[in-house]
Amino acid sequence: MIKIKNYINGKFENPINNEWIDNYNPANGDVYGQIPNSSKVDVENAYQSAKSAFRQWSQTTLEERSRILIKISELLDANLQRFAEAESKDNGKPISLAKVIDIPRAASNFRFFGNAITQFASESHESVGQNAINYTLRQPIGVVGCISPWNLPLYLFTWKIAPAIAAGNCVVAKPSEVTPMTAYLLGEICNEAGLPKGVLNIVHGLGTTTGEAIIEHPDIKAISFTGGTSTGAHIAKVAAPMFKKLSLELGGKNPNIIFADCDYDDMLETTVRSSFANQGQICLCGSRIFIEASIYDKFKVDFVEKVKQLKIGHPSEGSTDIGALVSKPHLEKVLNYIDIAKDVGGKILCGGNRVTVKHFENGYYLEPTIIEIETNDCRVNQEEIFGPVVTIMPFKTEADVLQMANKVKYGLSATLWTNNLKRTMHMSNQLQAGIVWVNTWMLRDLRTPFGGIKASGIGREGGFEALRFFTEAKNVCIKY
Ligand SMILES: NC(=O)C1=CN([C@@H]2O[C@H](COP(=O)(O)OP(=O)(O)OC[C@H]3O[C@@H](n4cnc5c(N)ncnc54)[C@H](O)[C@@H]3O)[C@@H](O)[C@H]2O)C=CC1
Ligand SMILES: O=C(O)/C=C/C=C(\O)C(=O)O
Repeated sequence: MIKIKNYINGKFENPINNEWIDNYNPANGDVYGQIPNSSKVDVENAYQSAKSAFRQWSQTTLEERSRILIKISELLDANLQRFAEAESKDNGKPISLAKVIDIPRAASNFRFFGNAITQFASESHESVGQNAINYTLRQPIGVVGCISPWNLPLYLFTWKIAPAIAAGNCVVAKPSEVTPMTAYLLGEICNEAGLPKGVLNIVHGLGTTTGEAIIEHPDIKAISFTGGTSTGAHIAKVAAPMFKKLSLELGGKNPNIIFADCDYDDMLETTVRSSFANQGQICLCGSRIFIEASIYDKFKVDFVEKVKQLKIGHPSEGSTDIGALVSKPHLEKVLNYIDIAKDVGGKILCGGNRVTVKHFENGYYLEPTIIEIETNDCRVNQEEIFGPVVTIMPFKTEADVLQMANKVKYGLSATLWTNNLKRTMHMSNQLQAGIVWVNTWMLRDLRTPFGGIKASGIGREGGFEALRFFTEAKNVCIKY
């Protein structure tokens, strides 16, 4: 049984209270390891370690920081197979996905911010007629907290850590207790890459114990969080009286809007992915699909046929398209939404049932599920399900679909399928979302601002936005 340890001051440590949490393998339901349920004392130790490292790290040249970040990315690339296997086992996602998306993207996060920090510049303003010049410093904040979820474990963990340390901060980070393994392995890589001890500290544990100790810590001055909207609201409440900087990347209930004039085959193939990639457990998945009435019947038949071809199986098999959901409670939550859909007259067009995979009968497998539904206002179309479940509905006019797309508390992303330029421009302007994809989905350029509006969060990650978040602007005005 693997016993994961905290990574504090460059060393691997047991939790002071010796409390442990079971770690499950979603593919077979077995407990295969244990992780610390770290207490306030462990978080304090991690904080002290980060604080001690800050003076030197914040003064380390940008070239040196960049060199170390890029070394970490190279080591992740070199350990692709090992990390992909660990991610797949911990999360239930197909190994093929972990190998092509999760681990390469984690490596890219370090490479990207290792390069970006050498290009990050601040502004200067000449106060014409007043004989003064202003320049703006971008100084690291100090010790910052990074808290990440279970759906894209190393991908999202490093999406926060890389810009934080590139900008000269030291970090206390907590991965999800549901998927701690690759964060644990990252500690080894950081040591090997020569990251000075204390710059990154990783504490494991429950949100309500370890996470809470991070957000309540008075000297952890900024929190970057990705996870559920209600957790984000709680973090905002705790952090507000301490005036912490906050970046909250929360849930979504994203519309996928399909017009008859789209490139149909491309749309169909991408819609299968935007619905069910990672078992639908990506905050960007298009879970509400609106189809122009004239192609609705054709789409319905073609979409169901394609989705029925997806292979549900053990995550370690190369041919698996749909692996296991991340945990038993999550599987139960998603199944409950399928029942809620049936109760309001939703018609299950395919899927809807738990699947038994031979030899792995206790794994958390669920069929990809398409539900035809008549109203946008029901719970299944308003609440984040975060699993392999999508709804489909026809629409008649641009105005109708815009109204339905926006009538939801979330505002993370939207996907639009059309070849009409005017419509593209108009709808992109009107859609209430932080990210709009047109004729594509999840095409990521790490320089772009990433995040949502409304209940999908505050702040933006990515590119210089992330470096701005992890620094304080200080204006210096000199009169000459
Ligand atoms: N935005 C997104 O992409 C994500 C959305 N979700 C949504 O949230 C729902 C619940 O999933 P959970 O795993 O329970 O998400 P969560 O929001 O509870 O967990 C995310 C992270 O926050 C930590 N956390 C939880 N409570 C905390 C607290 N009081 N203080 C500090 N940190 C805390 C967790 O330990 C984990 O590391 C999902 O069903 C899904 O709908 C979940 C994961 C990612
Ligand atoms: O940065 C990305 O490419 C994707 C981010 C996805 C999430 O934040 C999520 O699914 O929670």
